[in-house]
Amino acid sequence: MAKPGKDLARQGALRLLQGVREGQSLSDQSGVLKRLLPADQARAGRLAAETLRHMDRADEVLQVYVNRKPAPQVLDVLRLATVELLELGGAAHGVVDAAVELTRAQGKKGAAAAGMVNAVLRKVSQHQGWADITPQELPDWLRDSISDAYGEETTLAIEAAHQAGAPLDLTLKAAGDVPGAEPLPTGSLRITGPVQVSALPGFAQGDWWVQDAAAAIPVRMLDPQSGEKIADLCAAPGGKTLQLAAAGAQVTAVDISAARLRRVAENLERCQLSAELVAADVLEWQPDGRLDAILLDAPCSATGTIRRHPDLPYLRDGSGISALVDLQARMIDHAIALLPPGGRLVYAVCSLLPDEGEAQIAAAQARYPGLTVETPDLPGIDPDWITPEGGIRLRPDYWAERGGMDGFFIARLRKPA
Ligand SMILES: C[S@@+](CC[C@H](N)C(=O)[O-])C[C@H]1O[C@@H](n2cnc3c(N)ncnc32)[C@H](O)[C@@H]1O
Repeated sequence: MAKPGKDLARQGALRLLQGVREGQSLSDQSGVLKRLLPADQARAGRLAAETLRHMDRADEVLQVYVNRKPAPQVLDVLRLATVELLELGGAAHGVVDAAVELTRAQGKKGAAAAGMVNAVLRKVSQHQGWADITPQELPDWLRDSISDAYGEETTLAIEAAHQAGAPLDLTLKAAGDVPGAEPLPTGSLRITGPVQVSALPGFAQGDWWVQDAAAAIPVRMLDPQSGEKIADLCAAPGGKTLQLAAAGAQVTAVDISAARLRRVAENLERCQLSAELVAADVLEWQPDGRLDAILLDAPCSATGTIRRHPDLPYLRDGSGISALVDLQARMIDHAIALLPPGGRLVYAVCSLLPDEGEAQIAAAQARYPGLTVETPDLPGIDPDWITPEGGIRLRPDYWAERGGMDGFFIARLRKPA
């Protein structure tokens, strides 16, 4: 295993940025960092994520000092170093020297560009006005839809929340606390600042799991009772499965990806909880017996998770959304068919797009007369978050002073008795 060191982390970050340029998500690239020590892996991931969060702002500064557009790998070095210097408070000497070395390491093109990188970054380190550059905009395909749905002012607030990144939220298996964590009004815990998750107290004992505060709300809305038979449809990696199992429900967790289900199994084992795991297409899955309730956390654009996944705007172009909307509607139909009369269904998507949320519920009610939406009465839910349909709309700009939350739409539906 490699020795710890800033440059191993920076090299890792550059490889991640290159991967994103080539169309791979940060989370799909964990193999790229596997030779690094955990602390360097974490730092590489943080550097790459911060660079993506501030990429347009870094480019705005760099275009003042760079005459000719550099090769993509050299531009990555310049962007990373600019974000380190101006956003992360890196010491000029160390950041510039490291960037020059990283440039030189890139073969002939790198060697030729090292002088330019040195000169440009020395100027960047003196740059004034970074704080005045507005947060980077969402790509047009997404910005237009978000602006239509929420207005320009909210869109700017969402962009600011994306730039701010996300703290670490935990869901507890049972009542308790984690030293250094702040309790949130909805029941989750929050830790601000960089942490190594596996080193936190209670990790090995499985006292909690990592789950954004917004992502913990769908199960709270389902209100699982001990002994109830509940299907968790689209379950992996299993944050909601763990919540259902911790409530004492008999859970069947269904996901199309056997690989992702292995993560559910690992999480269940660490937390000493159990659930039946089924690798299947939800649309073809049939339960063995009567279900009491269903949680459907449908595949979606994931546009509510950009705080945590700043690579998403660079990887998508909006072209798959109508297919997702169609799949979500078919999953809702199937879930309703599986429920007994009077059974409840919580539908959730980590999306900011009303077509995947509010509009799905309106359409389901039009298809199933008598299907009701039950408005939640849960601690910490601001009445402003409740939509005219009776669901909950969560946005990254909510709880801004606390560090935000992921964007979600959640609705609890009741099949007529
Ligand atoms: C939003 S994620 C679920 C997150 C999960 N509920 C949790 O809380 O950790 C969506 C999941 O849907 C799964 N999926 C996508 N299409 C599916 C299908 N047709 N049948 C079953 N699972 C599917 C994906 O593999 C992915 O794991």
